[in-house]
Amino acid sequence: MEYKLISIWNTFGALAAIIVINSLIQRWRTFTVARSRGCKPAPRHRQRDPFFGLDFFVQSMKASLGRRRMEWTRSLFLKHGRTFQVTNFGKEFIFTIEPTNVQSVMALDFESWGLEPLRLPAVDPYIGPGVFTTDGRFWSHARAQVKPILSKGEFSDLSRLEHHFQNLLHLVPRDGSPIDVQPLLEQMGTDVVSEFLLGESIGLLTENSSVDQKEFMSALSDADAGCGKRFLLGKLRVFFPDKKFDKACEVVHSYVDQKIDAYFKSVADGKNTADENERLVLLNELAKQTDDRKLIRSQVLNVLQAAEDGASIVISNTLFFLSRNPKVLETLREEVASIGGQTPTYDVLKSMKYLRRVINESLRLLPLPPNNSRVALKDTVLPTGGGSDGKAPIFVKKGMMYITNSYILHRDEDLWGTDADEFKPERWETQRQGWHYQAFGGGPRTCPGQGLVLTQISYVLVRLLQEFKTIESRDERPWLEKIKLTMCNGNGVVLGFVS
Ligand code: HEM
Repeated sequence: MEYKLISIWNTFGALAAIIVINSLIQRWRTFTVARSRGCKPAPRHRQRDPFFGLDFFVQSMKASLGRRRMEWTRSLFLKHGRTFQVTNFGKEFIFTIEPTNVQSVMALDFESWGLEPLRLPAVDPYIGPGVFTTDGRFWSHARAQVKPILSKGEFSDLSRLEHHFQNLLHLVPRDGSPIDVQPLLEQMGTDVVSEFLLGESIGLLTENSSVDQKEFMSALSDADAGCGKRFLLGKLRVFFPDKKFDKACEVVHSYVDQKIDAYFKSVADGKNTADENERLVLLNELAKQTDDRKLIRSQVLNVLQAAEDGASIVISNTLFFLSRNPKVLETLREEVASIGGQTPTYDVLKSMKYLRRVINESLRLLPLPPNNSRVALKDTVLPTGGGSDGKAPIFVKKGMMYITNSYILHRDEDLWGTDADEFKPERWETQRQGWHYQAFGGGPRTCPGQGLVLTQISYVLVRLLQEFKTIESRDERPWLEKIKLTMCNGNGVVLGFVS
C-alpha cells in the first residue's frame, strides 16, 4: 500500500517536473527568438486590473453602448501611438494601425495568423464552417469554391438590379419630403442578396414575402442576435443554453436545405440544363461543384454573413456625404450626365472615375467592418511598434489577439494628411490603395465580393442621380455609430428627393 502511494506521488512529481521544464524551455525559446530578432514590447495601456483586464472590457462596453466606440478607441491610439498592448477579459491584445503590421498579418506572415478560433465556435451551429469562418486547408478549398462565382457576379446582368431599384423608387417620395433611405436600402440589399444567393428574392420592398420567407427573415435576425451573445460569452456559452437560437438555426437550415433539394430535384428532372443565359445563383453554382448538401448550406450562409447589408450601408453613407457636400454632388452629377440618360452597363460604370473616387472616399471615412481581427496561431513577430520609439519588432505569443481599426487607420493624419477627417473624393486623383486603406481587407483573404458589390453600389448611385435632380439632407444630426458586424448610421439617413 505504502509502496503504491509512493509510486503515485513519484508519477505526479515527474509529470509536474516535465510541465515546469517544458514551460521554462518555451519561455527560453520565446526569449531567445525575441532577442535575436531585436524585439521590444509595445507600449502597454495602463490598467487598474492588469491581470484580467476587466476594466478595459467594461470601458469598451460603455463606449459601445454610448455609441462612441470609434472615438474612444481613437483616443487610445492618440495616447499610445500606432500600436499598443492591453489585457482584455483575460486575453492579450495588440491594437495596431501601423500599415507595415497590417501587411505582415494579412499577407507576408499570413500562415501565422487565423480567425477560425475567434469566429467558428460562436457561429458554428448557425452558419457552420466555410469561407468566412475557417483557416488553413478547409478555408483555401472553401475560398476556391466561392471566389470564381463572386467574380463572375461582377459582370452579371444588371437588369435584375434595375428591377429591385424600381421597387425602391416606388417608395421614395418625389416632392422633397423627408425619408430615411437607410432601412429602404437595407431591404433592397436583402432582396438582391437573397436572389443572388438562393435564387429567389425575399421581396421585402414589395411586401410580398411568403410565410416561409417571413419566418426565415425573423430566424436570421434571431440567429444573428444569438451569435452576438455567444461571442460575448466565449467559452462560458456551454452553460447558457439558448432555445431561441437553436430554433432559429433549425428554421434557417430548413429553408436553405429546401432550396438545395429543389435544385438537385430540378437537375434530376432534367430541367436545369447548362444554359448560357441562366441567372447566376451562388447555391446552384456550388451545387454544380459538389453534392455535399451540408457544405453547400454552410458556404451559402458564410457568404450571406459576409455580404450582410454591405452594399446598402455604403450607398446610405455615400448619400449622407453627398447631401452634405453640394460641390461633390454637382461634380458627380456632371459625370452621370455625361453618360446620357440610358441605364448604365458594367463597362460604363467601370469608366466613371469620379464615381469610384466618391465611393472610395465614403469607404475610407466609414469603413465596414470598422475592425479586423486575427489570433496568432503560433509564436511570431510583428515588424514594428515596439520600444520607446515604436520602431522595434514585437514578439507575439501564440494565442495573442491582433486588432486593426480601419476607421482610425483611415483617418490617420500622418498617412492621409491634415484633412483626413474631411470628405474629399479629389484626394483619390493621386492617392493609391496601399496597406493604409483596408476597406476590403488585403492579401489572400481580401473581400472576394468586392467587384460585385462595387458594381451594385455604383449602379444604384448613378440611377438615383438620373432619377432625381435634387438630393438634400433633411437632418441636422451628425453621423452616429451603430455597430453590429458592420457599422451604420444610428440616426438613419434622412433625405429629401425631388425629381
Ligand atoms: C461594400 C461592401 C463590402 C465590404 C466593405 C466588404 C469588406 C470585407 C472585408 C474588410 C473583409 C474581411 C477581409 C479579412 O478578413 O481580412 C471581407 C471578407 C469577405 N467578404 Fe466582403 N465586403 C463587402 C461586401 C461583400 C459582399 C457583397 C460579398 C458577397 C457577395 C462579400 C463576401 C465576402 C467574403 C466571402 C469574405 C470572407 C473572405 C475570406 O475570409 O476569405 N463581401 N469583406
